[in-house]
Amino acid sequence: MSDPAELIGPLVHALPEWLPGQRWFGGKDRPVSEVRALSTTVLAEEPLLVHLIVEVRQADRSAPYQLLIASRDPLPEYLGSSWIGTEQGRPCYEAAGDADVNGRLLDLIAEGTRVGSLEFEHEPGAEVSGGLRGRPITSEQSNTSIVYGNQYILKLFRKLSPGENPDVRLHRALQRQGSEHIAPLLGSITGELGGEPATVGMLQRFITDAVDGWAMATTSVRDLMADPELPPDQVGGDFAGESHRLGQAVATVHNDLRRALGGQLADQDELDRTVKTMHDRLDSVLEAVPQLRAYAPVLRAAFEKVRDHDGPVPMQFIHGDLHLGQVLRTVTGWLLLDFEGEPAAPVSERSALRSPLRDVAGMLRSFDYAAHQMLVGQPEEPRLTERALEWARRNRTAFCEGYAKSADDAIGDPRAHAVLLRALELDKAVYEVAYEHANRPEWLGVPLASIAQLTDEAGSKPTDEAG
Ligand SMILES: Nc1ncnc2c1ncn2[C@@H]1O[C@H](COP(=O)(O)OP(=O)(O)O)[C@@H](O)[C@H]1O
Ligand SMILES: O=P(O)(O)O[C@H]1O[C@H](CO)[C@@H](O[C@H]2O[C@H](CO)[C@@H](O)[C@H](O)[C@H]2O)[C@H](O)[C@H]1O
Repeated sequence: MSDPAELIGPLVHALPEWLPGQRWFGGKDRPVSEVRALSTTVLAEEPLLVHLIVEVRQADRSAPYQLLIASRDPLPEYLGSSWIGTEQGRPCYEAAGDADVNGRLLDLIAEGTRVGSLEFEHEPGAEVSGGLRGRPITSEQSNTSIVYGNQYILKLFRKLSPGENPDVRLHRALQRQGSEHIAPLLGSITGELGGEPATVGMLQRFITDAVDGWAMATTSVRDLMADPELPPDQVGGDFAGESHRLGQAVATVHNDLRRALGGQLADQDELDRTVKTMHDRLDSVLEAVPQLRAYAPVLRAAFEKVRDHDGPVPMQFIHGDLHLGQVLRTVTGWLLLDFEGEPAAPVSERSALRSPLRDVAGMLRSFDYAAHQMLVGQPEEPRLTERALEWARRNRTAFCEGYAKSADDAIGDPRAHAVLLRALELDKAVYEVAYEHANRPEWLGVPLASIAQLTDEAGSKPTDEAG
């Protein structure tokens, strides 16, 4: 067997070059200056499997990341893209995608055991059996999820933060409330960061035969656009009934989170802080995306109005990054996934009490996205554009009606908070401009088109802030 210490030391030096090529690596905007190992835990000896937490330094910031390293000779061809370096004549690679070794993580959770500083646990009463090989899900994500025998899904959080991850925390709370709108939480893996426990993995029941909301919604928009003469409620793929049920599911999750973890009303300081955060985000996005400048004054005016919000604003734990790609339609109803919040937001923000209207705004933005992205790359055709926008309006309304039907009195109908909801939607669209600029530049026009439309609805003419 190779000596793990001799192997990991030199391998860590190869990471500054390797990390930026990984989809889940959140720091692709600047070079990695240094990587150092924070903890090394041997999980298996032959083939060698090592759990590694590293600190990644980049210019003015540093963040801990989690890796699973294995060493095998020869390295099977399908794992070639995971190769990091060859040490002591043996290829070393990121092993989350290796079905021959990743079953070890599930086995350890099933056993409920500690290895070094890693605690593998199953939730009280949860039945977890090991002995399964894992396949990573192929979609492009901020973390790495491994599916075991269509029974379990294990998410390995890549960028780590001290403490309990909000995804685990909120799933636990919802499970205690008997929520029907989450995939059951079955276990977790906890490591250590700076002497504090830190969640590194979360195990859930894998839901088979489910379709994500984005796939369903975009199919429905396509159907409506393909049949321009029929009224929307007569088009085969009409989604409004689903949007209504989805609104009900989101409101029920908010009710449950408030019951489980409490909430409070925002005071004036809190509203002022919210407005400041919106301006700060806009400032930083304006630097990167000059096309946004023309809308800055109208955006700022919409943010400022939040200070004068009339009536109480309830605050509580929320999902934080809700969109159609984060919801699954199962045979029985809608499930919400991934309660981690926006991947780029600091943990302090992701773990704070916030208005549930943020989630509503996120979902409303997503209906808009589904409609607008269908127009990307299409020839300008007013009839098609109107049809896509009609789809968005219809489904946004259905979602709000569903939400209002199931929300308890603390929030009620989201449309009753029009000023705050609009500001939150615009703030989310500004976030999306930054997200698309950094990740999918060909989609930048989608949130920009929404900002143009939302600011136009206010009857204000865009003018360049800079002149
Ligand atoms: N319990 C589950 N059952 C079935 N599929 C799931 C489940 N949890 C997640 N997924 C799938 O995995 C994808 C990634 O999960 P997510 O929690 O959003 O990860 P990330 O934090 O990396 O964005 C989801 O979009 C969904 O398609
Ligand atoms: O799913 P993540 O938590 O990684 O969220 C990030 O990526 C999303 C894209 O995958 C991005 O969502 C944006 O695009 C979606 C369509 O692909 C759309 O449904 C959302 O409304 C839109 O915001 C999300 O913003 C980002 O945080």
